[in-house]
Amino acid sequence: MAPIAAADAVMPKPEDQPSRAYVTFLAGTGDYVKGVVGLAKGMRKVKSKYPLVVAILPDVPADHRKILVEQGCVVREIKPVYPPENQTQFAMAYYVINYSKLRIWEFVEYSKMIYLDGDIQVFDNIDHLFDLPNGGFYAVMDCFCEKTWSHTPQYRIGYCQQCPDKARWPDHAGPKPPLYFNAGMFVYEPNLETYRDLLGTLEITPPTPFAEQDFLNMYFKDIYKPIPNVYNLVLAMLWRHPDNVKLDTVKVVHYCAAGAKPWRYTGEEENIDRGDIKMLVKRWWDIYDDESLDYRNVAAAEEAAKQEKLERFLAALSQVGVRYITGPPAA
Ligand SMILES: O=c1ccn([C@@H]2O[C@H](COP(=O)(O)OP(=O)(O)O[C@H]3O[C@H](CO)[C@H](O)[C@H](O)[C@H]3O)[C@@H](O)[C@H]2O)c(=O)[nH]1
Ligand SMILES: O[C@H]1[C@H](O)[C@@H](O)[C@H](O)[C@@H](O)[C@H]1O
Ligand SMILES: [Mn+2]
Repeated sequence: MAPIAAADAVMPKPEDQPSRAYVTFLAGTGDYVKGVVGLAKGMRKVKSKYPLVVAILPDVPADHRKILVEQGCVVREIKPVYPPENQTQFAMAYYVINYSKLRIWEFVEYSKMIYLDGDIQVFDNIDHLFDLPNGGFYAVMDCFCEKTWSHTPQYRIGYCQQCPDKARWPDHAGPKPPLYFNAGMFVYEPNLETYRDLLGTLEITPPTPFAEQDFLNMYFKDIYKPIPNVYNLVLAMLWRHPDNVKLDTVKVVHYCAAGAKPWRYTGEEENIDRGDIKMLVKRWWDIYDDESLDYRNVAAAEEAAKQEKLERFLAALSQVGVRYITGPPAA
């Protein structure tokens, strides 16, 4: 067989390449669009190789959609998902819309995706997480110490999985709960069978305070694999479990504590006026305000670099060509 054909045989064809993308979620007419813009720019800063898909609810206004497209995002409208009727008190009333996140299992044109909340920023490239073995659900373990958890036995007992030996799980409280992840960031595989089963299971599952986060924890408990907290630093970890945090190695920050959203930051809420939070909020703004990270500017710079490379190549080619023409003819 000719060598060229052998090479062809080992090269994966483009249609065999696993397709990968990041995905975030956007709902409403409010200011979360700023979070998504910040995230899109952060992904460019760390030179992520994969696109950012934004799953949007129908209520996202046209001007916000335009901003996202101009920032190079792939905008995909999804239908809302509602939980069954119930009297549940959500930890935050707006968490009810987050059930709609379940639609991202339908994005089967991608074989693997990394979900990131709109209030997340990436400070380092995390593309390598796509290489985690298939079949797992990967996410970072949550912390149970904030007041948002006050409805739980964990909170009442003072038990947190971040320091399980500090207040041990008492025998009388029944079996220790399984590891619980924060659903602001996870690595998963879109799949239509899973998607249909998720929606079917939701119909017979009463809503609970952390909405789809509780639901996903229940649904994926057998395949959940914790990953280090550098991939989703829940801000409360800074004051609840400082020993578990190495801030200088953190790759992904989740501005999820009350009052922590950088685009709404006033510094008034408890714990939020800390120096480390101020520094992280400033780092978010530095990215958001950096015009060189706007898609149009990055795309123009890439085009100019490509053009320059082509010109250098043509110049080199013409030099080789000159030598070839002036050399002895080939035998
Ligand atoms: O008006 C809104 C509210 C939320 N969102 C989207 O929904 C995500 C989740 O909301 P928050 O980030 O405000 O929520 P938290 O981080 O406090 O909540 C955590 O618990 C939630 C329980 O529903 C979800 O699981 C969420 O992903 C998880 O990080 C946002 O990032 C954003 O992407 C909007 O687009 N518009
Ligand atoms: O998803 C929630 C949310 O991010 C809260 O702000 C935090 O206190 C919780 O630990 C977490 O489970
Ligand atoms: Mn969040």
